[in-house]
Amino acid sequence: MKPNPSTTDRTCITDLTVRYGRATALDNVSLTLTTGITGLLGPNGAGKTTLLRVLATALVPTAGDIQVLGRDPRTPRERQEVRRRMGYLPQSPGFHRHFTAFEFVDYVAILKEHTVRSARHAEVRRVLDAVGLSAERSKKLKALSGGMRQRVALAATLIGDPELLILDEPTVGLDPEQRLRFRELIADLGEGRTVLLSTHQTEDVAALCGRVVVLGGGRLRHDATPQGLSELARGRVWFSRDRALGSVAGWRTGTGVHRNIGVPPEDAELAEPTLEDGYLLLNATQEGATV
Ligand SMILES: Nc1ncnc2c1ncn2[C@@H]1O[C@H](COP(=O)(O)OP(=O)(O)OP(=O)(O)O)[C@@H](O)[C@H]1O
Repeated sequence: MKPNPSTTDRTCITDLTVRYGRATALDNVSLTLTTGITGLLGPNGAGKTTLLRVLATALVPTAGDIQVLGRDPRTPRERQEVRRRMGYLPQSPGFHRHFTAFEFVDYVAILKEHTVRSARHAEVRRVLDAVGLSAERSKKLKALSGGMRQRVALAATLIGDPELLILDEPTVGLDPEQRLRFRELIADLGEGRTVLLSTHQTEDVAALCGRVVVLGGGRLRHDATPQGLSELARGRVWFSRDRALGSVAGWRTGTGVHRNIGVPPEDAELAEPTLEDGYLLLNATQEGATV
């Protein structure tokens, strides 16, 4: 277990704006990351990857302040230090299919400037073991399943035992069993470390995160505990035989009844809200619906 980062090692952004030409991907976002796992939710195009790339020092913001692990990534020396102390798992890690798992992770370790061969190889073995892939280390990436490849990518992210982990949709495309396995891994990694986990899976957030941040249209829409997000929908979720008037989001369940989110009628059969309900309600509100 790692010690809590001191306030001088904190990771925060203040009034951060990122524009791609005329498009504003992040609009005046301020956020301080805390120890533990923070889930980052938001619809497609909300700005999640952009935020992660800024924190991972892969993208320079248009405006605003940024500190990562207490350093300013805009200066080359501090940026280099940040990169050594942080692990970033991008959405598409860009595998070299003919590499073995060991060769791929070793290659990343070389890029991270682990120059002493024997120590580097020991570190590669350590991280492959941490993700449960010791037995597969000599297999070529093209021969591994998608879930295993994702674990190889996570292993590469863990080189150097980073204090800050930035994970962009790590469970996408995994089957339920692999997702559970990945969740366990991430839960372990979140012990005493700062993890920012971008995802579309509200179940992953409910299962893993102590905090959830929601982006929408490049703005910060919500920052609370998962329970806090669920509570947004308290008294706003109900069942009905058909899709109800006043419903801004909802679906027909397997039993044939409709689960509605929005403004319930007075005699509605209210349901216990979930994190997904709170999130859907928040998104519907953002889109201009009245709830
Ligand atoms: N390189 C780029 N050039 C131009 N526009 C971009 C670029 N990258 C992102 N954008 C735009 O910025 C906005 C935010 O994109 P971003 O990828 O950060 O969102 P996201 O929340 O990660 O979406 P998703 O869930 O689909 O991955 C979108 O409108 C997107 O089209």
